Amino acid sequence: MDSTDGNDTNGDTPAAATDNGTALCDQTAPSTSATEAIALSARQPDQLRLVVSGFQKFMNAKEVTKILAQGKIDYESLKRAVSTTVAVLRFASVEQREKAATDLVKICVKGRPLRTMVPKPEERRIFHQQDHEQCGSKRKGKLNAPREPDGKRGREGSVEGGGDTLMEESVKTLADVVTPFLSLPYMEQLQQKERDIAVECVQKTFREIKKSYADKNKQLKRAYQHGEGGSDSQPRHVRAPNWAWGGRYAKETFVVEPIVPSPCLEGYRNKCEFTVGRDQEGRPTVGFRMGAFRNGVMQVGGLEEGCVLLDALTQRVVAALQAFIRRRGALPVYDQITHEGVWRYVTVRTSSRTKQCLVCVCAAIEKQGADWAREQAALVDYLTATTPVGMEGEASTPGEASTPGEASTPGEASTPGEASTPGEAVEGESREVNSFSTTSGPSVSMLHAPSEKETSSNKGDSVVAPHGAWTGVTSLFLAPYEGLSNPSADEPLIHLWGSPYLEEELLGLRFRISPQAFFQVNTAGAEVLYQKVIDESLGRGGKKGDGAAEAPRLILDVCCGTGTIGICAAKQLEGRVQAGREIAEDPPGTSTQQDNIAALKGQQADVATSLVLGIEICESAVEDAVENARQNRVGCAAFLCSRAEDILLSVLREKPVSSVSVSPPLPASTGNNATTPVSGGRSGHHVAEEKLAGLSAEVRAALQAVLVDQNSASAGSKTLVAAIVDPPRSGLHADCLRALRNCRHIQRLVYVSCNPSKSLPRDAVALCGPPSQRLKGEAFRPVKAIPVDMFPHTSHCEVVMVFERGDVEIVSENSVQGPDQGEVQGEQRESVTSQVKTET
Ligand SMILES: C[S@@+](CC[C@H](N)C(=O)[O-])C[C@H]1O[C@@H](n2cnc3c(N)ncnc32)[C@H](O)[C@@H]1O
Repeated sequence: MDSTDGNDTNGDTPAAATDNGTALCDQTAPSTSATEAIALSARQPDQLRLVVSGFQKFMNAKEVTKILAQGKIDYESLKRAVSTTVAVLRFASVEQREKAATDLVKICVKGRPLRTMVPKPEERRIFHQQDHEQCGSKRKGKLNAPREPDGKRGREGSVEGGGDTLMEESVKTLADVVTPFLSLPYMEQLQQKERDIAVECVQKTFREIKKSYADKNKQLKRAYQHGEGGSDSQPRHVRAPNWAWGGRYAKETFVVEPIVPSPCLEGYRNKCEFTVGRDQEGRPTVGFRMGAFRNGVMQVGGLEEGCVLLDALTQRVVAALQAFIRRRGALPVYDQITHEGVWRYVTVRTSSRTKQCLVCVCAAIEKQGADWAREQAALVDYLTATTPVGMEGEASTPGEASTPGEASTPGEASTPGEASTPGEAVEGESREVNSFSTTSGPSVSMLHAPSEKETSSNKGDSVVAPHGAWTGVTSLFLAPYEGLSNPSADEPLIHLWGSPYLEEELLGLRFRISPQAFFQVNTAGAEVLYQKVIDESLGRGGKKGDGAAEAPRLILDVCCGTGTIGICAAKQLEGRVQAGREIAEDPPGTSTQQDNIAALKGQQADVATSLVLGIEICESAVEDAVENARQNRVGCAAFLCSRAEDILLSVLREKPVSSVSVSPPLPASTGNNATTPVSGGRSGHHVAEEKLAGLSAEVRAALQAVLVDQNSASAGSKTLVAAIVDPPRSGLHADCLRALRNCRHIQRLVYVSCNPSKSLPRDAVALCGPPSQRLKGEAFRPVKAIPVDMFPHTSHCEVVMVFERGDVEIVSENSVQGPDQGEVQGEQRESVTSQVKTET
């Protein structure tokens, strides 16, 4: 749904509504005009096509074309599904197709005859079972099951996808696709997740760390055998720390807390991406793809039977949009095979506390000209009218050509106010809408216009678009997109109507969220998650994580999104330290801020506070974060827009930022996320320096106070820096990990992972494994894991893992013993950082 995985993307921002990968490339331009082609495809979507399998996966369209030419196959156009054995041919007539079908099976590729299949209209699949199996569903761990929403687009995560066999896919329902755990009682879901986390995350993390020491020793031994041991009489050896051996040592130093349940089990998703396609009957539909496009599944399942994860507002908007694209004269939906048509995806974001709703429609509009202008105006009128608007017309099925230009605006079709729901205007639609229900609550009733009370409760005190649209929409965006593959998260958006962002409340604070900015998809769950993260990072998490009860001077929020975690942490810290003081009454940016800066410089002992420094790649999220800190009166917060890996080393080095010389501003083209090297010959390092130099003097002074001035006095005892990292599904970049490990002021690191079975164990190795040329800092050790269930009814689970600095010991090879075999002799231990010389 999101993404996250994101992404990940988003991450985080994995486009949920998208299809996971299989691209089709056009080899021959269709001879018909675009409009004719759309009409043709709508009339006879599958009658003129043939799916041909048996090519080799690496063959590109050119090579396939050559084989077809040698076999004298006549066809109109060819699409090649990348990395599969399949190509889809389109023919001018059924006769031409039939002749080709006879001839194609006579062609052999690598000794095997090609196979053909007419795609079934009701399934609209493009692959054979065998081809699908060749694609291979790599369903290894349950935590990696590809089907569920994960909150990170990547990375943010997709509700769709799937990698099961076609046989399995054919019996899937929407609930199977979206909520595979739904049939389990919630307690059992939690137990299952706990078991999965214990094995696939915790045990794996320890195993990988231990293995990294073994690998390092093999490397050292090899180097010694190649004469690189200098005067050493035997190979050097890095001993894995005791805790990494598992058993009682690990038990004593590491704790897995019981899984934290989601406070909300239904309707919890505040963001969802929907595919616009055709359902089993060929009707334009807004919903979820019923399997992976790469597996040939084209069918989109509508929400008529409800979706337990979605709130009523989201379902109402989806129903309204579906009615809109099904109206007579609507522009056609996008076809992923022909790459023709208009409507592609819809993202709906809602805020559970403020009841706002941001909609972003993705459409291929380039070829539509004036037709799109009319359609867009109609869409805005329809979604934002204050009274319910009915839709005239029946669904445009594939057999029914929908002529662009014929579209009458919703207002023309039925005067606003005359029809009370989209369904009432038309019998067919009425059936659709009236059967629209959800197990989570409101069904038909949610299609009413918002009541007086609802409308007024939506009126926030800050700048918000006019509430009161009958659909509940408060912001509307368009993402024009013509590309063949999935749009990336940072495609430009056009603001069509309403507020330019959404607002949500979290832990008593209010946050604005731009359409492209990440926000946790389960708001109530995010509060629980954040509180855990904050408690751990501020050293008040209790058992096995209480080594640093002192408040940090710098809260580093890496991958901070709209600044939520850092701002909440700073606010709570202020509350704790300045107890009784009415911070909210302070005029913004005045005394509190000055006090904070003074405190950070150590000039004012009784007002201790922390500098929040957030780093985030998404520009609009950073703008949100700055505004969120201001609105919530967090006195000392700064946010840098950059890839964390490009800037973290510069941020954490122990050298005054102010000493950096600033060169002229970047050319516009390099943007904020410039990588190394950038145009003009400046390195990524210089870009990072410039960004740092762009911080306010106060913030730079505060950074210096923490990282530079305090060096000699504080080392060791004080927790100067609390590092919180919340990366997309892909995890942290190696340079990020290096900067974190090598910064000695970071005594505690709180890692929030939405991919606990993959990227977390991998990143833990860099944080906790043996030192190297790049990773010179003392190794961390994992002290605690807290699974937090943010995604009920799916297999996904978030994990907070806490790391603290720990000792690594070196002994000579002969004296190595496992922790259960007795203690290693003290005199043979040495500090790794001082002793390991033989590095690669
Ligand atoms: C899982 S989200 C967490 C956001 C935030 N902590 C929150 O809870 O709302 C990951 C964030 O990392 C950002 N991101 C992805 N890659 C990044 C990178 N290389 N450097 C900095 N930020 C990145 C994404 O834009 C996204 O906002």
